[in-house]
Amino acid sequence: MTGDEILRAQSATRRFGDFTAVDAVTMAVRPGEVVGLLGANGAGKTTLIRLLLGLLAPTEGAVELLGGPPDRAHRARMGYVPQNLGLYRDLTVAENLSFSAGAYDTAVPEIPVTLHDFRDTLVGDLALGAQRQAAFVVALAHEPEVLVLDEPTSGVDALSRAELWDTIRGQADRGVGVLVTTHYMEEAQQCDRLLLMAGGRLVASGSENDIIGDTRAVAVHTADWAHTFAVLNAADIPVILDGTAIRVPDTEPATITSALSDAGVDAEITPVAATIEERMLVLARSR
Ligand SMILES: Nc1ncnc2c1ncn2[C@@H]1O[C@H](COP(=O)(O)OP(=O)(O)OP(=O)(O)O)[C@@H](O)[C@H]1O
Repeated sequence: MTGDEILRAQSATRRFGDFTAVDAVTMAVRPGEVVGLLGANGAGKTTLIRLLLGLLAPTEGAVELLGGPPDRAHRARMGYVPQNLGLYRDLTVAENLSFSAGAYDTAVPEIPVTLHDFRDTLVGDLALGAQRQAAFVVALAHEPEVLVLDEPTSGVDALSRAELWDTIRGQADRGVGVLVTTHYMEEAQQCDRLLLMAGGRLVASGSENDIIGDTRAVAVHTADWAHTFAVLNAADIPVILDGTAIRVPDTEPATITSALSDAGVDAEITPVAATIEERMLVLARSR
């Protein structure tokens, strides 16, 4: 490990009773990089974040925030947007910003132009995109050195998503280290580096290509996509429906052809490179 890591987990494990939510995870984030944390629902992403931020104690292993224990003093130097945004829904946007500035003893941040019309609106009455934007303003107001974002763009429209990602990249460009969870693969592609969790473990890391490794997939072309999907699913083949396009990762083409011909389905199949989502499905099924 080098000395410039601002978030670090060393064999960090967190158990809840007999259940291991985070299992011996070693990872780090450095200044100026955007690290994407991927994994299916329940993979352990939020629990890992809570360990890194000192909101939960590891059962085993160690975590560090800005080179020290993730205590209150170190937490004051980071910005966190949790899944539930951490805003007071019964306060207005302006009141939330003032409250947070008071807590951090910093100047009240300017309200961005896109939120001007809502400065006196209760946060609970705002559309989700505006709520997320307000949560970003709060998280960035004290100029944090680390930014941790748990599904920051979930449920917002494409334009707001692009704007939030502009903000994330802008922060990294000024040297902030960012850890961001996402279920959107086009967002994963905007990260400098990816970490993939499954069943509490860190199962792959690196670039998109590193994560996909040598996993292959097959595209199944057929007019009768609904029936074809049902046939492959019933045969316990890992099938993915994307619109009306059918894809099958990590399965021999002969296995697919045989299942389809047994069911009398007329389809053409083409081997293709797998996507990250397909790799995630393969990993989740193998656990
Ligand atoms: N306080 C807790 N007590 C018991 N089990 C918990 C607790 N917190 C989390 N878990 C369990 O740990 C597992 C990992 O949860 P976690 O929220 O970290 O997953 P996640 O990858 O963030 O999922 P999502 O993408 O749905 O947010 C889940 O099975 C969850 O039910």
